Amino acid sequence: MSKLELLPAVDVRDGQAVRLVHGESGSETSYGDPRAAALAWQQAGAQWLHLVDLDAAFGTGDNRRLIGEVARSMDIRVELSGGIRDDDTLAAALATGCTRVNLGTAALETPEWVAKAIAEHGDRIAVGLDVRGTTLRGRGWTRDGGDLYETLARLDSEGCARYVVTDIAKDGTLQGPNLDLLRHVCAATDRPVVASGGVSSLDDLRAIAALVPEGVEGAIVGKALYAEAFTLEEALEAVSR
Ligand SMILES: O=C(O)c1ccccc1N[C@@H]1O[C@H](COP(=O)(O)O)[C@@H](O)[C@H]1O
Repeated sequence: MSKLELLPAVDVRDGQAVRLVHGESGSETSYGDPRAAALAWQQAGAQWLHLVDLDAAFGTGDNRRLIGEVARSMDIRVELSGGIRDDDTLAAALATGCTRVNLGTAALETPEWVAKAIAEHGDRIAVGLDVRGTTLRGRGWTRDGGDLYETLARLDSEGCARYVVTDIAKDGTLQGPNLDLLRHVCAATDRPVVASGGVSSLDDLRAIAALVPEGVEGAIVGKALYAEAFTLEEALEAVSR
């Protein structure tokens, strides 16, 4: 059985590494220089970095130069998210050398463009399914964007390689992941799923790791690491068997 991949998160707003609660603009806690945060996770043994341009996701500007600098400086795999919605932003994101990009809003608002991106770039494209209940949310999680399972079926049929599933109600809350949601999404698709939102403890990570046979491939960890609920070394050890 393969082990769970861990993706420590660096979300960037106004040049700073931040964590939000429920993804709400204005709920930021700042954790300083994103370059230092990313390097710290790499030095602690991360194999992946989940790097998000929150300003681009919210439409309040962007941190593209800084995000590109961080992505290029990493020796580990990078998953890039936030504001990747057209040919130019996709080309710029892929040019950073990141392993893959997550498309969120675009999958809800411009499905033809996303199908073309999937056809052209294969598994360098993942789709972020950010949900409240079973309703997808886009544009910084401020707008409804359709039904989770209908969208999943459409993306599956277009060849989408993987999904990053975030329960917005859990994100940034340290209340534990939505394991039922992950199980239901895994049952609805044969593509790998990366879990996001709510991780608060090593037991949460072990519970997500128990879903690897059902199709969960990885888990994004944000607030718990920044709040020092556990160290990344402890998390990697907890999911290593
Ligand atoms: O990660 C967050 O906390 C977050 C909060 C609010 C909006 C987006 C967030 N993150 C990720 O951004 C992309 C979506 O960006 P876009 O819709 O494609 O512009 C997605 O991966 C979200 O999980």
